Amino acid sequence: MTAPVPVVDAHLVVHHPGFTVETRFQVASGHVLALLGPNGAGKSTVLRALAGLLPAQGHLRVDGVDLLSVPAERRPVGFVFQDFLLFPHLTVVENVAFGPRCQGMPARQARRLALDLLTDMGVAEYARARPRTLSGGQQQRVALARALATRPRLLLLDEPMAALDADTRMSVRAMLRCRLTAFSGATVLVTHDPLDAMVLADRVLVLEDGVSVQEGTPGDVARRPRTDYVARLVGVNLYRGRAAGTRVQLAGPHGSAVALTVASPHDGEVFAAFPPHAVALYRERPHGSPRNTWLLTVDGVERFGPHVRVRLSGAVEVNADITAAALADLSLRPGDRVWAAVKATEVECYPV
Ligand SMILES: Nc1ncnc2c1ncn2[C@@H]1O[C@H](COP(=O)(O)OP(=O)(O)OP(=O)(O)O)[C@@H](O)[C@H]1O
Repeated sequence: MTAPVPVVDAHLVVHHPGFTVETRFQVASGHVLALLGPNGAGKSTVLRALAGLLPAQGHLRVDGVDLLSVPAERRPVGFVFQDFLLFPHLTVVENVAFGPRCQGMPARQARRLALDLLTDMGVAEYARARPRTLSGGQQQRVALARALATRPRLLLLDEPMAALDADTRMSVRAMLRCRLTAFSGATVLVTHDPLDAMVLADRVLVLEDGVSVQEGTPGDVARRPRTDYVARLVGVNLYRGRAAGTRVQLAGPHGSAVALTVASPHDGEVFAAFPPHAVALYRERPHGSPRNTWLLTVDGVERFGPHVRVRLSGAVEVNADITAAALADLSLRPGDRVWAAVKATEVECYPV
């Protein structure tokens, strides 16, 4: 199978006073790239450079044509902003028809196109309403219809779910997934929310401090984080160490060394990661299949969804997710000593 032809091939360098953002990526036809990263990492800077709202160096090829010197209004780019930015004085259908009209489409045809798109998004019944009379989820659909109306090849979504409440977010996320799959151009999505990235994106690019620190499929990024930020975001215990066969020597706190057994042999500098639900806790030292056991101290216990997250420290720092029933059986309190065990087969090990 040949790789899909990229719609977008970008190498962008943007200088702010005292801060530079540099990133390279490709996005294939029909694919979504999520830009994930902490506050101030440079995500919006990349999005604004793609839209032509900020000058950038490097290249931005869309369907093979470099757009970096093309002004924003002539780029085949659609933008959905965080707070939608619909024109308040225009009706919903006029909002959507606005872009095609600016491109020279006759009024009747632009209106027809706008109504078709609003029908696609399931909001045609609000065509004659003003945007402010619509709910956040409905405005989001109108904003997406407006962005698609100019037939962009590159669609930019800036935190498209940030202004929505949790319930609306879920239905809009499902709608977006469906619409983006049908879109033949490329989509770049900025988000803080790993769930958005996991559900909506084909690939994830993590930006920290203006540089790309990791790129991969959502599954790969979630299973094999490469920085503490990504590990925290996806809720995984992450360590770095030196492997020799199935033994990985971790650098523990205060210069101590801790060994971790993994299932498949490696050599050299590696990351080792395992999810909190892979950690079992015992009052007595456990025995059995190849596993890693550490006697650790309970630092804290907090509710985490349907589970309880136990924060442990000692030779290693570990988060463990256990059931409320298991917590009651163990009767754990901060300061208690407890055995933590992780099977070797539960540890993902991968080169640095
Ligand atoms: N116009 C500007 N002039 C100077 N510095 C800027 C400008 N815009 C952004 N920056 C700086 O560039 C860095 C990246 O900002 P950017 O808004 O791209 O980050 P972000 O990842 O989108 O953050 P957030 O998630 O908080 O929106 C920040 O340190 C910011 O202060």
